[in-house]
Amino acid sequence: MADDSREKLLVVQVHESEDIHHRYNHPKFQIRNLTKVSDAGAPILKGINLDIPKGIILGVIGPSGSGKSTFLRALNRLWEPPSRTVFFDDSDICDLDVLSLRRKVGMLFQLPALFQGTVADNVRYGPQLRGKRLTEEEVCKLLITADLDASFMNKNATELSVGQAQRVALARTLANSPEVLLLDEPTSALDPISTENIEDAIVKLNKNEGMTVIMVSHSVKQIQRIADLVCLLVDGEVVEVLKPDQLSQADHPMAQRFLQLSS
Ligand SMILES: Nc1ncnc2c1ncn2[C@@H]1O[C@H](COP(=O)(O)OP(=O)(O)OP(=O)(O)O)[C@@H](O)[C@H]1O
Repeated sequence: MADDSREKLLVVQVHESEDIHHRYNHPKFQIRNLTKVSDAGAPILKGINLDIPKGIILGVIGPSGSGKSTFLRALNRLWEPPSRTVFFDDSDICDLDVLSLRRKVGMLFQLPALFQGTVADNVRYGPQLRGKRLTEEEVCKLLITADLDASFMNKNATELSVGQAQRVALARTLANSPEVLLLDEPTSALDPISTENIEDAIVKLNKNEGMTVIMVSHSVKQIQRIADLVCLLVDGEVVEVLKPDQLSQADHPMAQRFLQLSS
């Protein structure tokens, strides 16, 4: 199949995926021919085309170095994509105010970076930048949503375990009331219980608040546990978009190899 036809097919596949179509019919993100070349001239992203329906959990998997983080970072302009390649609610993200885009499209990284002060100070940070001070009750509510006990509020943020800190980082991101959550391997540094806590929080946010979640993960099993759709990135290209229970049917040769090695 010609590359062009394959890319078009992937977009159509998302639209035609029946459940997804019924539940979530408008794309939150439309990505059109998104390309990145390194300073040395090496292709990093090779013309990605993808629609991400509103309200889904999209898992992004693929071998190391395939461009997953680069792709994710383009969605809130941590890497500035070329204009007319990434559309958020039908607007070219390059035309949006970057700070308000990042409030709507929040991001959580592999390792949480909390600053000195209490947990509450960290959670209040985003709204405070806009002159709004969250009440104790609002901070408590965010901690509970991030699967943390409200008693954490006055703890020193630098004295938490990595798993607890990651949940505080999640609460801090949620304080901006994002519409989309970008997660770049958010549990890869966590033990199984902390991983489960974060997964539970993500699933609840998606189910209860309709939050769109785009999560890069190295764990195929994790994606199968929580994602509605899986996008498989190989060598800078989206080679498959599938439901998690169809992953074994991926027919791209690299996809098969990756799945065998990671199962
Ligand atoms: N700013 C940059 N300049 C040059 N090369 C880069 C830059 N950013 C990323 N790359 C390269 O682009 C490729 C994709 O990197 P990226 O981090 O997006 O992949 P990944 O799939 O997230 O990898 P991993 O799973 O190991 O985190 C890699 O070969 C990386 O070395």
